[in-house]
Amino acid sequence: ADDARPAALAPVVSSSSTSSLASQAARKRCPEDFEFGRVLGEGSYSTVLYAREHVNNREYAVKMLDKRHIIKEKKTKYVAIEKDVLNKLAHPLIVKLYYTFQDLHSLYFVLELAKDGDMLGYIRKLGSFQLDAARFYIAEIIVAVMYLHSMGIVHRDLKPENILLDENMHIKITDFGTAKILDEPPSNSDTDPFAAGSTSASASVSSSSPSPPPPAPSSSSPSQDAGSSKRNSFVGTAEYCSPELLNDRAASKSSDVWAIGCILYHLLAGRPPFKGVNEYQTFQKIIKLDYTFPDGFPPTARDLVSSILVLDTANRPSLAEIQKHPFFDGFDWTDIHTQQAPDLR
Ligand SMILES: Nc1ncnc2c1ncn2[C@@H]1O[C@H](COP(=O)(O)OP(=O)(O)OP(=O)(O)O)[C@@H](O)[C@H]1O
Ligand SMILES: O=C(O)C[C@H](Cc1nc2cc(Cl)cc(Cl)c2[nH]1)c1ccc(Cl)cc1
Repeated sequence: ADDARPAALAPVVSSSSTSSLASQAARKRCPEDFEFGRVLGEGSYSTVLYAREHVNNREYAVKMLDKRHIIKEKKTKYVAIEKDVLNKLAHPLIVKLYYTFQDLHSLYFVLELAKDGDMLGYIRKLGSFQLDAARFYIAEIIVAVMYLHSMGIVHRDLKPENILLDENMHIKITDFGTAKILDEPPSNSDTDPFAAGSTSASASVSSSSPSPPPPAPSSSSPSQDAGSSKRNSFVGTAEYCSPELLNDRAASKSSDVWAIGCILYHLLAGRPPFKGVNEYQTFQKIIKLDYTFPDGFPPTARDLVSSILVLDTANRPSLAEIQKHPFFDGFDWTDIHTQQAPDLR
């Protein structure tokens, strides 16, 4: 063994145990296990690099975080949440986490690689999506988010930038650092078509004049539990943030439903429904439900978006109810991730 310990104390590891696949899979990785390539993107606290694992030539997206920066910005809780949440999830439409490890200066998330960029990139390139492409991608997002909710997770920051695309043009939802693990046991009430409206009625838009816009994600811990009026420090990206998150900040499944309504509007209109000249103006538009449909917006899509973008979460449809909306008439929901994705190019 090459470590400093005298041979007598060196760990006795039989050759069979180190070579078995099982121990290979479980073995803690380190940066030397990978050959790093180009920068795929940068986050506020991260750099994402293309990487290939030496032993099996597998490709990954490795998200690197600077330890000092994470500590200084008090983001350690978000890193822990991202790791905990991703480790619970296994779904073809959600980015997989393979390994986590660290070295002297950095933390590393070794993630499933999504080769075709993100949905915002395609909206910008195309201006807007054709109706059947919008329907397909909203359907994939609904299937992925129904899975998330069934695992007791609320994403809280669904937006086109967080919808990545793989080489077959299927989605991979990412960015779980601001997700919420709901306290109640994971329910499948949303998938049960006969369940009462599954969105929690807990959060309501307070009638009092709205408080100034909440700060961007800051240090303190994520929100306590769904429906609590306790103020938490997290708010998603302005444009897709639900009114309840802006008012009493109770994160619940219906906040993700709101974001899906905003994404559907964005795919068809080519811009988000609520967009002010600055973040505060955007928040004002959201809590006043101040949005209009452009001419030519498809009628069934308009009806669906209008039914989702309502201030009272209790009146928002569940994802299961959305699946039955006429907008999806004739849509085949089975194994959507194996179907041929629409060609956006
Ligand atoms: N699994 C992945 N496959 C391919 N590209 C990725 C993957 N994950 C992230 N990226 C790219 O890296 C960029 C940075 O992602 P990252 O999650 O680190 O930060 P972010 O969440 O986008 O930014 P912020 O931290 O400010 O919210 C993304 O915009 C995306 O383009
Ligand atoms: O190896 C593991 O899986 C556990 C560690 C735990 C951990 N070590 C840390 C050190 C620092 Cl400085 C900050 C955070 Cl958030 C830290 N989290 C870890 C390492 C990397 C990542 Cl991305 C997450 C957690």
